[in-house]
Amino acid sequence: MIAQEIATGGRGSEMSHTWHGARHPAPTWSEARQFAFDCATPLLPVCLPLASASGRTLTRDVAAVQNLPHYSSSAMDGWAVNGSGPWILSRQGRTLSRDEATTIATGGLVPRGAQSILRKESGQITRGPEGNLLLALDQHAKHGEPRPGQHIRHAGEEASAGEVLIPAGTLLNPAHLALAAMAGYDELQVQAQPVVAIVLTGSEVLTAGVPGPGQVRDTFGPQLGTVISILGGTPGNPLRIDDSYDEWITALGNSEALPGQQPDLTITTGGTGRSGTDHLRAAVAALGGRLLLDGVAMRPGHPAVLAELPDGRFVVGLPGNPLAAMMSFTTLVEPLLAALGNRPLNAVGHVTSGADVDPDPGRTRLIPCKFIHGLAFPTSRSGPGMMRGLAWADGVMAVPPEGVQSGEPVPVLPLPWTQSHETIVSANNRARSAAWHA
Ligand SMILES: Nc1nc2c(c(=O)[nH]1)N[C@H]1C(S)=C(S)[C@@H](COP(=O)(O)OP(=O)(O)OC[C@H]3O[C@@H](n4cnc5c(N)ncnc54)[C@H](O)[C@@H]3O)O[C@H]1N2
Ligand code: MOO
Repeated sequence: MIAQEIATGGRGSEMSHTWHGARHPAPTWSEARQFAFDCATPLLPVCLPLASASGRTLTRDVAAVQNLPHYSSSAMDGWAVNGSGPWILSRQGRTLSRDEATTIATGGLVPRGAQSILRKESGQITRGPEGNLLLALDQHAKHGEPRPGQHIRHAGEEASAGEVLIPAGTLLNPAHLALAAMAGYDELQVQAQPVVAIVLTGSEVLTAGVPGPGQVRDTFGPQLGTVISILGGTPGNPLRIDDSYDEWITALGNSEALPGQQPDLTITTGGTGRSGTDHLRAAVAALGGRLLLDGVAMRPGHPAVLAELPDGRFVVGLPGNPLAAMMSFTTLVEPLLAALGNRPLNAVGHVTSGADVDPDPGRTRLIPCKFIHGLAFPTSRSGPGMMRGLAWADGVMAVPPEGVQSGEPVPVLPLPWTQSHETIVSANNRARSAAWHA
């Protein structure tokens, strides 16, 4: 399955442009999202065996190659009969003449000449005067049984040859796969999923136990892979490195995210700053790559980086601070995964703010928020290095530089793992109608 994805997948070879907006060098938050989305072209479709295709988007119609069902069959255990009985039992496989019957099981091929199926419980076998076997209606037979065509599943009654059973663009569920199997398909052409390598940096980062002073527990390993999967990507196993330049070069240059699978995107965490231990930009340059975007006018997450390596692979450098990293992920990784996976950019909704948020000239504030009675409230404990606010949030408020007053609409993005899309839309409608009635 994996080999097939590699064999037929890939992405276009166009080079991405670097950020040269009016506000060079730092784009606004919404410019950065759009830029990350526009950088990437969709990956080419891949063929997958049916068992691996659930949850994927079909890219080529599945049409019936023959009638469905392709032969007329019995819907009951009993006898295929010609005429209204009694019948002489004949051998299976022969054409039935008038007043002949032959035994048949559910799903069995209806013989030529058969007009209907008599259920087992509606017939009775007797021996005729010449010792031959006769079938007659039983006393339990229903009135009028067997009616012409009764209990026959006719060829083509589910679909005719050539009919589209599953159109391209369908998000495949398990029943779609069963339908494709029924129609004789072994594999389906689906949109490829971006493969994402994860490089976690920091000598002070622990993966188990309670951290001591100067140490931190890794907050990215437990969440990034899952979030990438929710957003339609295939996460690689996280690679953990210290803050050494050589390890950065080796890790970023690694062209395998999973055995035999090249990444379309590598996400790094930490090392976006300007200290002697921050090597992201230098490593990208040493590998012949280019920075497409270096910093975003937002908070937290302003040092986030988007780059491209010579093999066409994207690199997103997330800042080390836990919340800053996830807000940068929302800003740059989510749009990139959408573009590579041939999905639209997640729309920003508007929800009425339940609180005043002060201005912060020149940058958008990304604040995890909760929805209460259709209003968005910033969560507390949402500092750049914190996780409590995000853990209980329904979405993220993108507060513009001029701030927002309670009662005003504020842009809000759903979180990948919350089902808040509808809340945002309906709250959005409420906000709009409130505005109209103001
Ligand atoms: N002089 C300046 N210092 C800093 C600036 C600045 O503009 N000037 N910006 C600050 C901001 S804002 C951010 S964000 C960070 C960016 O830091 P880095 O991307 O270089 O990341 P590190 O320095 O490696 O780590 C920062 C912080 O995050 C913790 N960390 C790292 N990895 C993990 C992990 N896997 N799990 C949990 N926590 C992690 C690390 O221990 C640090 O505390 O720079 C500011 N400084
Ligand atoms: O902006 Mo940093 O990105 O606050 O933590």
